[in-house]
Amino acid sequence: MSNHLEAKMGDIADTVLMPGDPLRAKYIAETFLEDPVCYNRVRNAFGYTGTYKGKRISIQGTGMGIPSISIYTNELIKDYGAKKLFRVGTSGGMSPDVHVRDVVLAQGATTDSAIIQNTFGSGMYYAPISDFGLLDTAYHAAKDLDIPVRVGNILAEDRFYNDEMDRQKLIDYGVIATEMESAALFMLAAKYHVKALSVLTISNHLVTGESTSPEEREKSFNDMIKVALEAAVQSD
Ligand SMILES: O=P(O)(O)O[C@H]1O[C@H](CO)[C@@H](O)[C@H]1O
Ligand SMILES: O=c1cc[nH]c(=O)[nH]1
Repeated sequence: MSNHLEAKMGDIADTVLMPGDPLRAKYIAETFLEDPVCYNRVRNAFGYTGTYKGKRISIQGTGMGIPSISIYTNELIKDYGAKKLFRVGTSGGMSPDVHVRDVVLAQGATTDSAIIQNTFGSGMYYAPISDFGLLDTAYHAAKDLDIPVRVGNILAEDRFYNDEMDRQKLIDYGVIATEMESAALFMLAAKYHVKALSVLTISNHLVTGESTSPEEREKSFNDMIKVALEAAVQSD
């Protein structure tokens, strides 16, 4: 048991997929895993463990935003020994090169969150990045699955509604998409010497206004999960 998870030691696999939406954790477990067992219902942050292609994998809902994912990331690593963490989430397109339904692998996560300054002090602009081994494995797994992916710098922002941010400048400097968690996931993974990657689906586009139908979203969503699961199985 940890502060926010009722799982017993050993209930959670060392590889964890982490969707923001707890109901997506249920969907992934019931759709993709064999013999899924629910190990957490605290705060309805559902967590499941099952197997995929014979590998034991957990799926843990993290809630939205850096404070929430930070709680689950800390407890998964420190209290349950998680070693490989894959965020699987929706993301808003920013660059004209990405479109709705695209799957994005986050190479790094630029952020406006105070976690960087709180951790390193003012004047140090730490760059949270994903694990290269997981990124490389996911990229090639996607190729094998014939699922096109985009790789690049994403934004992990503190506010979903933010009309004060200069998004165009970020786009000009190569940021391709936005979400709200990956910077904390990558920074904590680095702190505890474990591996993390974010595999995202573009659900809407902030600049072009493109959006997806529910059916299209489900299809592209499933692509994202397949890429993450294959990377989980194939990576060291
Ligand atoms: O789909 P999830 O994983 O929740 O991710 C995205 O969706 C939420 C905002 O709607 C934020 O958590 C953002 O990062
Ligand atoms: O625009 C979006 C879409 C998904 N998630 C976000 O954080 N922003």
